[in-house]
Amino acid sequence: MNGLSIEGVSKVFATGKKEQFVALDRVSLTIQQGEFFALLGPSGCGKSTLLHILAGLSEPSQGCVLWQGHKIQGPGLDRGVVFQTYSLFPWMTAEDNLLFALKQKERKGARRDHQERVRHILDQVGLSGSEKKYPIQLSGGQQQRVAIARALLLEAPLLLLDEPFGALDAISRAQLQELLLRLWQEKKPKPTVIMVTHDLDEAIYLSDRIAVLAANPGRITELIAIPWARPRKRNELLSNPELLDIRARLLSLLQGEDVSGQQGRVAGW
Ligand SMILES: Nc1ncnc2c1ncn2[C@@H]1O[C@H](COP(=O)(O)OP(=O)(O)OP(=O)(O)O)[C@@H](O)[C@H]1O
Repeated sequence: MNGLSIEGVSKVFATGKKEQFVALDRVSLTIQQGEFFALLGPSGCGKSTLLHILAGLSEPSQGCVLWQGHKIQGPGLDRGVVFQTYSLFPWMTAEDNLLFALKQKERKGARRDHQERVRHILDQVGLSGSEKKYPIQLSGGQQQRVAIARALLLEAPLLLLDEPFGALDAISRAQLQELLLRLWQEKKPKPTVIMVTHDLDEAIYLSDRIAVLAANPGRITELIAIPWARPRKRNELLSNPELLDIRARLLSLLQGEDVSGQQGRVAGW
């Protein structure tokens, strides 16, 4: 099968000598190649745990994940990741972090245009002029941009994004959403994107489908398709009655759980 198949994945953490915590409980999901998919849910419902499993950084306690028909058994360059911790090498400048990633990916037949590509993507994420800065000299939002630039630069067929725009102000957030959408749409074949977000409107604007998760134990409670054709227009969507229905539905699913930061939130537009 093309795409991603999550088959009965559970994740149990030992929390004491005898206690265990079920972070994910038999999650099953199929995501098509080229789909833009969002994971939405209250804090602690297992979104990051699931993403770490998809990245191959953590193993399921039960079940398995297939990507393009093969079981995920560890990290791989076919998956681009942006996690909440930006995971940049602190001893390398922004530019060198990206050059290093490119060299890892294109070890054979090293290409001379690496520097040009790195400068171009840094410019696209708004970091032109900061190429020579080390992570410690960059703000959280700027480090996040470097991590996003790295994931986009590697052009992986599967992008795993854990709140990739979380540390950004509203304007930068909208700009980077557009950049991500443009690169996703332009690429043939389109990469599969799985994005964790707390922002309802971001999920609706960007995604083909949204999975809503609940906590204790972490599980999928609903899958919602976003039926609008692309390219989408933010302003039209905001006033679209169908969107408001979907938004209300998402909100009601999230209510009753910890929905801190959700209600009335329109960030990301
Ligand atoms: N290594 C671990 N040991 C024990 N419990 C863990 C571990 N990692 C995560 N958990 C627990 O698993 C649950 C899910 O965590 P996870 O980080 O996946 O949630 P999340 O949905 O991504 O939350 P947030 O939106 O706040 O980032 C939480 O209750 C967390 O405390």
